[in-house]
Amino acid sequence: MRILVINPGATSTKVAVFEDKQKILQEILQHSVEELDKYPTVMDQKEMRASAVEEFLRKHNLTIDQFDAIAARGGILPPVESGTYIVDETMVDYLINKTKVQHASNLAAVIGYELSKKASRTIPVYITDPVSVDEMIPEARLSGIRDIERKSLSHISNMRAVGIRIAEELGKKFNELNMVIAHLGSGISVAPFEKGRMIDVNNANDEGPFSVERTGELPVGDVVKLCYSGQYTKEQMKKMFVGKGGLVAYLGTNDLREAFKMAESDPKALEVIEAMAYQIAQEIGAMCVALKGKVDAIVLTGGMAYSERFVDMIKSYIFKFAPIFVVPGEMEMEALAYGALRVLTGVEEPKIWRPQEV
Ligand SMILES: Nc1ncnc2c1ncn2[C@@H]1O[C@H](COP(=O)(O)OP(=O)(O)O)[C@@H](O)[C@H]1O
Ligand SMILES: CCCC(=O)OP(=O)(O)O
Repeated sequence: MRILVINPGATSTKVAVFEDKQKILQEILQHSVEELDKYPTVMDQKEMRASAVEEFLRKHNLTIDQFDAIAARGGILPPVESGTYIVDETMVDYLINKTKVQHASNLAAVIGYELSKKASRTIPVYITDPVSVDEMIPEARLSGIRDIERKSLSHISNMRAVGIRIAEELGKKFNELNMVIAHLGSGISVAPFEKGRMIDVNNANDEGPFSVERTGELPVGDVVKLCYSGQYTKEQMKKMFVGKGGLVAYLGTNDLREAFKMAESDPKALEVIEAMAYQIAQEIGAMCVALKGKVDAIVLTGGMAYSERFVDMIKSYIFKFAPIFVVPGEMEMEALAYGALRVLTGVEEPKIWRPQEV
């Protein structure tokens, strides 16, 4: 079985080709800030990113007819249960016209679906574990005011894939263990998995620790003051939280490696990195509490987990809580391909997504 995987992120589109479980090709198609700035909304980037994917296929002498399926990163649908979903007109219409949150992941299913329509035969398109998977327990949902309910928006597909891998290493099934998994990428998700179910998670756009480009949680009173100061538009405020927050705000870079270089001559830069590690460790501690302290493993994954020095900073706070495993980078492309493969091989029934009001 040959599967095309499409995974749009904030500044790049990752594309891969799988032959069954084997990844035979992967490229990160970078989109410059200048290029992205031309588009008022994320969905406006659709044609540009789709062309980049088609160019990737041409470059490797591939045509869409040569694929058995397209696997796309799932976008911001209303809260859904985990699993693999068929991409159809209803889902595509929701992602283009109705989704409440703009995010690059919304492009994946849309680009995949439009690409599949160019084939001379039916090529199914699937998403697996979209970012809006919601398995939170009731007590995790309350924010403290009626008008705001906490949202489950996370790096679920990588976290689950990594959790399954660590469980295998431990000779167990994922749903036999309790784990706290922290995805440490441009955005940060920290989630407690109770016997495979993600019972809570910080919204990677709005909550939790600050990251290389996001503020995470902020003192709410001061945020209100800034909003009403007349100094910033709504768009500028949003950019301040996601894109220009965290390391970018303090050090002007979203690259942890660059930040460590700065720290060689600037103690303030080291302080910022240490503060990020401290906040991540605090979030991990909070999620150990969600599991009532019964934690079989803590797993650190994502791009920042490549840095041993940064991982050691986090470990210094949490080493007493549970055994710690590190899986640098991400297994998201695998998670998406394997989800499609499970459906193609009949191991799993695909789900059909419908908005609740229909
Ligand atoms: N080898 C490395 N050492 C230290 N930091 C790294 C390394 N590789 C990536 N990173 C950092 O990881 C962060 C991005 O993580 P990543 O998981 O690639 O994010 P995303 O895919 O969400 O953009 C960046 O700050 C980057 O500097
Ligand atoms: C919206 C939650 C998932 C997320 O933050 O993904 P990115 O880091 O790819 O923006």
